[in-house]
Amino acid sequence: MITMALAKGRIYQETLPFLAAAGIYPVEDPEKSRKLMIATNRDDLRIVVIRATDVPTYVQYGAADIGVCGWDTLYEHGGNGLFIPVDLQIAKCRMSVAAPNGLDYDGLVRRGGRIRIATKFMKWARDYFAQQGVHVDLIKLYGSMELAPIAGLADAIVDIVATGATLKANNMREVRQIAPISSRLIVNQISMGLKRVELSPIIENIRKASNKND
Ligand SMILES: Nc1ncnc2c1ncn2[C@@H]1O[C@H](COP(=O)(O)OP(=O)(O)OP(=O)(O)O)[C@@H](O)[C@H]1O
Ligand SMILES: O=P(O)(O)OC[C@H]1O[C@H](OP(=O)(O)OP(=O)(O)O)[C@H](O)[C@@H]1O
Repeated sequence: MITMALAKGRIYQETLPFLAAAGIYPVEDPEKSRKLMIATNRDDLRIVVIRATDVPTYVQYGAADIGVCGWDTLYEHGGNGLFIPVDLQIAKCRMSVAAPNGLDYDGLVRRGGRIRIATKFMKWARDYFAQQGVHVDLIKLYGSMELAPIAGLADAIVDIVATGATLKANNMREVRQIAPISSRLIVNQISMGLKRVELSPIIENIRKASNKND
């Protein structure tokens, strides 16, 4: 049996064409069903539907053999025990530093004082500011990062930006782009050895479908 970990929402819909390319069709729509484990047209392949941030954890520990998750989530997780064979080029966005329109972010950086950053991406923020030599105090949040500067909790945020609409609606702007983000196919390294015969064709068909989109 092969178990695939997928998250509801953005990534799920964009992943379906890649599953179809590998001959995999879920029998139910997880957006409509309350079921957390979904069968597919293949007796030997099932899908577990979990939070986006839990996908790398399920695959790392082998509770799922294969999964799809954003590079933002994957980098934050650390990638232990994971093989990352394909960039699907879906759910594209970027990791950025954003600040209120009224804040002189460049001046703040130049003066070398400590900057208060709110984020749910602690590793991204820690690594980025360390590499830039910028002193920061990080404040961990679990959502609505854009509220933190408005409410006076932080000077700036590290978060995902796609269209920029959320920043604009909250009188903020992108002041630095940290990295482009897209979703990746991830595979448990031990499964890759033990279930190579079953997993290889799935990975190769998904890889071919992603090359066609280039
Ligand atoms: N606005 C966006 N536009 C495009 N892709 C995005 C956007 N926001 C997030 N993503 C990508 O889609 C992935 C899943 O996002 P989604 O909103 O479904 O989950 P999440 O809310 O970040 O995770 P969780 O539900 O575990 O908190 C993210 O990891 C990221 O790679
Ligand atoms: O640039 P935009 O197109 O406006 O997209 C950016 C927004 O998308 C993400 O939030 P999401 O909608 O996933 O909400 P969540 O973080 O609460 O899950 C992110 O945290 C931003 O708030």
